[in-house]
Amino acid sequence: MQAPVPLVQVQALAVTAGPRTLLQVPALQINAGERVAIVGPNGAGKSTLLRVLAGLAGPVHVAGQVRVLAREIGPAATAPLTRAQWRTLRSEVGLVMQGLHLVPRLSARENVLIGALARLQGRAALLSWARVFPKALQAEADTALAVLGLQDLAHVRAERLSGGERQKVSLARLRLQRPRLVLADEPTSALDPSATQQACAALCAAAAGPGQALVTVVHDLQLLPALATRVLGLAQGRLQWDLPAAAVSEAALQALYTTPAGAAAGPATHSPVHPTPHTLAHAQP
Ligand SMILES: Nc1ncnc2c1ncn2[C@@H]1O[C@H](COP(=O)(O)OP(=O)(O)OP(=O)(O)O)[C@@H](O)[C@H]1O
Repeated sequence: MQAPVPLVQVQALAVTAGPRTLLQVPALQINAGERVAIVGPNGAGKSTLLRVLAGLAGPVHVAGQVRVLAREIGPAATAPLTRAQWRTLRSEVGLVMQGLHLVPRLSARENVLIGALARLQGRAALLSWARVFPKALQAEADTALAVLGLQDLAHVRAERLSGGERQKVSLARLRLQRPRLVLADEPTSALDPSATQQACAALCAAAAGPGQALVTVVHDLQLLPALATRVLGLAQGRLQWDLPAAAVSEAALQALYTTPAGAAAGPATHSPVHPTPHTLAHAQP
C-alpha cells in the first residue's frame, strides 16, 4: 500500500478574536484521495477552519502550525511566503468560498478561464493578459459552463449574475484550474435541488484525480453520502469527532447539533452505522 500523501497538516491550531477562542484543533491531517466534509451547528467554526486552510483567516489571531500542500502558511513559518509562492499555492488550491472570489467585471466565461492562468506558458500566458485564451481552453470553459447549465450566461458579467449562478461559475472554474486541493464553503447554499446534484458531481470530479482532495463545509446533511468519504464534526470551535462517512451515526449528528456551549472536544464514541440519506435527513437540525 502506498504511503498517504498529506495535503493538509494542522498542529496545535488556535484561532482567537480578542478574549474569545473561535477554534482549537490539536491535530488534523487530510491526505490525497480524501473527500472530507466539515459539519456542525452555526458558529461552530467550520468556515473559520476553511479560511485558515485557505490562508484567508481575516481579522483574527492564528497560532499553531498550518501546512497546506507541504508549505507552512501559519505563524509557525520560519519566513512568510513570498508573493510568487502564494501565487503558486493559490493556483493549486481551488476555492469555492462564500465571498465567491469572482472578478465582478469579467464575464462568467472569463471567470472560468482565469482558473487556467497558472497553466499557461509563453505566448499563451502573454495573450491571456488581453483576455485571449487558446481555443482548447475556450472549449473546456464552454463545457464546464454547460455542465452546470450556464451556457446561455457565458458572456454575462459576474456582477450581474444571481448568487446561485455565481456559485456555479466558481464550481465551473475548478474544472479549468485542476487544483490539488479544493476548499468549498457551503458550495450549494444558493442552488436549487437539481443544480445541487450537478454541483456535487462537479465538486467530486474536480477532486477525483490522484493526488487531489476535497474539503467541504456542508449544512445539508443529505449531501454527505455524495460529497464525503470522511466527516469532521465541529461544535463550539472543537473537533467533536472525525469519522469515515459510512460510520457517521444519526446519534453522532444529533449530539453534535445539540452540543452545549463550552463542551470539550473528545474522541469519537458513537457506534458506527451506515447512514442513508433518509437517516441523515432526520438528523438535520
Ligand atoms: N473576525 C471575527 N471576529 C470575531 N469573531 C469571529 C470572527 N470571525 C468569526 N467569528 C466568530 O467565530 C465563530 C465561528 O464562526 P464561523 O463562521 O467559523 O462559524 P460556522 O461554523 O461556519 O457557522 P455557520 O454555520 O453559521 O456559517 C462565530 O461565533 C463567529 O461569530
